[in-house]
Amino acid sequence: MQTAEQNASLWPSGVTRDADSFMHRGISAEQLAEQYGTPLYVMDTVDVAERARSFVQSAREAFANTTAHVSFAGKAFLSKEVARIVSEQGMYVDTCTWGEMQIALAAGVPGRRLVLHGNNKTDEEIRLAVEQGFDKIVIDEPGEPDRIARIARSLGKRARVMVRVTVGVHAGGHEYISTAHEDQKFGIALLPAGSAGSVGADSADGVATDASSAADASSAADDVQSTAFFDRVAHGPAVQTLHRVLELGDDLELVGIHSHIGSQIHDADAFIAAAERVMVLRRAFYATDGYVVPEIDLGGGYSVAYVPGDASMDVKATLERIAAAIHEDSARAGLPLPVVSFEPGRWIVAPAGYTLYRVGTVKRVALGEGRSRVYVSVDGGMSDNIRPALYGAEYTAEVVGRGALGGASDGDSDGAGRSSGETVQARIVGAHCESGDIIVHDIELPADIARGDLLAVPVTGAYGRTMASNYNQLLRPAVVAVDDNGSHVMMRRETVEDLLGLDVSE
Ligand SMILES: Cc1ncc(COP(=O)(O)O)c(C=O)c1O
Ligand SMILES: N[C@@H](CCCC[NH3+])C(=O)O
Repeated sequence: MQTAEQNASLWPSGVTRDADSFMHRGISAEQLAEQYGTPLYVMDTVDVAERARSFVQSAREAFANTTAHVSFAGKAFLSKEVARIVSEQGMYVDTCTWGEMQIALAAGVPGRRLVLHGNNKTDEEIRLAVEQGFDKIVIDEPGEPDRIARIARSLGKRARVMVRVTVGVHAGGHEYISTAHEDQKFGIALLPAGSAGSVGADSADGVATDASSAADASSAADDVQSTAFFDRVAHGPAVQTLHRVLELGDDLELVGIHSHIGSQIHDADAFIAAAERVMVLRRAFYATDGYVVPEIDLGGGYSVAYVPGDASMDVKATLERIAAAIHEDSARAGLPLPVVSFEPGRWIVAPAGYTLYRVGTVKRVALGEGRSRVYVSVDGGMSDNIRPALYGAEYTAEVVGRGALGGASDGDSDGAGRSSGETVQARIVGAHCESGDIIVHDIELPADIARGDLLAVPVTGAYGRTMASNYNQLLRPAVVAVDDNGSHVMMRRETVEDLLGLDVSE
């Protein structure tokens, strides 16, 4: 069942647009570009706070009979300012590397509100998490309980841990962001090797998916309630790892079971299927070890709309459905409700951000049979947004400023007759030495698009800056925050001095 908001807005709540203007809380796109330069990530921090508050509130309402925690997945976007904003709305922060831990700590988020993930954690990362009293360290492989216990013992502390389980629900916008099937690097299998029980759930958001239909998820969910499934779970690797954590109880406190099935998931059934499987594991572990796992964490993955007509996950409705499944299972088993936690990243920040680019070369390429395509080159590209190249992700763009730099284009357009209403079939490409450096594959743009025009690409608040690179030695763009007090630099633009500063050869 789809639980989605249709035609979600692609722009932050503070943006108002009409044919002639693009205003962001009283500042025009052209003003932002002139003041801070391009390419530029713009983040509406009021919107970030509103989205964080709304997710936390939905979780608290859906789980009114128990406790709900929501962690912000810092991999989506992390700066000290955003860490503080989401913390103020009651969120914890989920980190998975030394760098993410350092930023969250530097923001002043206390360890008791931090989570550490990672399929290949270093001893230093584990040590820092234990020293700082992280709320959870999420175990990702069967050898990790012993490693974490050893480090905790050496520090004279007890580490709070969760065990991450691959529940066999295959969901997510792309193979690379789907994480709960067995044949990938994350987590510990729910079921013994060779055991049937994987289901597919679709996301279909314009990025390719190899998953099967949502109907599979619900039919398999029935099977999940069978004694045979329960027995297989009771003999699976996940139960064994939970058991090992209990054996190391002097050094480890078993806080919970974790499941993250993937990212950019449109189909709420996938979350329900995953929650049901986690609850079977909780029951199976109680049956074998008599321990009531206090918390379950269902990860992130809530979808957003990237292009017009896309749906975005209706978080409130989905959390209510998950809550119903968890209540039902707990009641059936006669176990107390667990604390329930979530780790959204994209849903909190993606629609709050957009990228401004200045148009450079405009070139018409003949495709044969009288057809042509206009290649519109901008001053950024795959180094500030790798998602189209990596996942085939779709974006859209709008012209939000005209010709600040002046000058004629390199193509047919000479800057005359602007905004005539005519459009051309265009492709927005970056400045990299790479033909796959495409930001928007197919888009209609004004026929008079020209050098110096300003383009805005919406929904780049997540996995843009955090996945940015220096390919071709492009300088990573600044992130500018816009709120009701105006705008300010949240993360400065990289400089040539930064590049040369890293190159320490004589
Ligand atoms: C463990 C974990 N939690 C949370 C997230 C956040 O996912 P999303 O940004 O799709 O909400 C991810 C990324 O997929 C993840 O790997
Ligand atoms: N980076 C991915 C998703 C996050 C994967 C994290 N486990 C994206 O841009 O969609």
